Amino acid sequence: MIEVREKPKLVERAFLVGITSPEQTDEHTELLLDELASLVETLEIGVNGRTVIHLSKPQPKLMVGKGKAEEILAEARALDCDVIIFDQELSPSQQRNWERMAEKFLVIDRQEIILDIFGERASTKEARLQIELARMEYSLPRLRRAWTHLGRQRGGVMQRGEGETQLEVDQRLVRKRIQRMRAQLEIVRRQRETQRKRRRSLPVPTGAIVGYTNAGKSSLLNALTESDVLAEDKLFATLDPTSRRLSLPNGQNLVLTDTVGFVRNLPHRLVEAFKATLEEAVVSDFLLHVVDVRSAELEEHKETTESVLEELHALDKPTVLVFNKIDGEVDPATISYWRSRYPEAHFVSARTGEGLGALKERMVDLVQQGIRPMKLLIPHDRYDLVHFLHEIGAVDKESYEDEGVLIRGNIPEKQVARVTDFALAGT
Ligand SMILES: Nc1nc2c(ncn2[C@@H]2O[C@H](COP(=O)(O)OP(=O)(O)OP(=O)(O)O)[C@@H](O)[C@H]2O)c(=O)[nH]1
Ligand SMILES: [Mg+2]
Repeated sequence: MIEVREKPKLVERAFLVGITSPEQTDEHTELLLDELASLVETLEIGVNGRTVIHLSKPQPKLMVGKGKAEEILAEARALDCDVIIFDQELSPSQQRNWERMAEKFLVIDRQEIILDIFGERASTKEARLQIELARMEYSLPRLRRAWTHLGRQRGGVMQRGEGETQLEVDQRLVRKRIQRMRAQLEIVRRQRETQRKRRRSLPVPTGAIVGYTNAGKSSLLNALTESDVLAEDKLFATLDPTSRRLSLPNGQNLVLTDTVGFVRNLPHRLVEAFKATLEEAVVSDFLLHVVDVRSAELEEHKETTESVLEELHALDKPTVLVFNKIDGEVDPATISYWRSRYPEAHFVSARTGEGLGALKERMVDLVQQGIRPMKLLIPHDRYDLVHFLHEIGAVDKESYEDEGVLIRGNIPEKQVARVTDFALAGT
């Protein structure tokens, strides 16, 4: 086991540092800092102060010049902070230099915040393993300490001990542990693969709701299916996929899955963890890509989401762009701007239900793509198939004959193979 030399230290008050390079505007950096602040607050760490530094070139030692670094430190001290968080990624040596200089302060970056949130939210075994592995790999070159759990209230991760604290770690032990976790992960992955194969034969068509964090994915799932998946004004409220059944207006059933939100500058090692939790999106028949119409950075959020989807090879699916949160004080000009830019998109409010009817109709079309009209005679000893056809909403008409059940209906292309033996000529 890894030796823990210091008690875990919790942090409560943060000082944020954003860096503006010559090709960026201050406004943009401020927006990034707003997002960092939301991420930090998600961990229930308060933000006491923030600053934007203009930098023509990152400095190797401390990212910023020595004089600037001292100013930052003085300001953070004056504001009674106990952690300094850079929006930019700090190299392990920059981080060490900072912590040497700042003594009592913890100095970290956005990556560490995101890893921490993920660690807290993951609930499946695989997601937990993935994230722990990502943390270990992150800590390894950072020698001085392994994981510091940041959140103040949720002791869960910390109490499990095993070095998830601020400490000096024996690198060799960490490496061993990483190896062990990789092996464990491989086992879990194989199990999931088996489960997925089983699920693939699931008769019901599936759709996945994807999008930037806080766009309203869980709210949309709730509104569409009248369920109560956790929706919160927090980033990454959802980390593991949740599925709900939805009946479409034409009577057909569908399984809709909510997924983890995306965020920009996602640490690359977390894209791996995403792959596990996003499997549902990858195997679904279509995607609903949700964006928050009120976001000042809608286009950027959309691109971030698309680039992660691309990495997951899930970009080529039928996708409906859904602008959410059109209720309330949103400027009509904004909406008409997006309408003309994305004429195919849907405009909805998960809160008021506006636009959801049309969205469901669109899903009917999506599901109907590749649906074939058929006439079948199912023998009486195959009521399982009759049941199945009802289940997927494929039955238009049925009658009981001596030889079996006569069914007229529309069968999704990918299910046709299951019933072709019973197809009657002339259909
Ligand atoms: N006004 C308004 N607010 C909404 C609407 N839909 C969602 N929200 C709010 O937006 C916030 C985020 O909603 P969620 O459904 O948790 O968003 P999410 O995309 O699932 O977020 P993550 O799981 O964190 O990625 C919550 O505070 C919701 O109440 C809407 O149609 N209108
Ligand atoms: Mg959610």
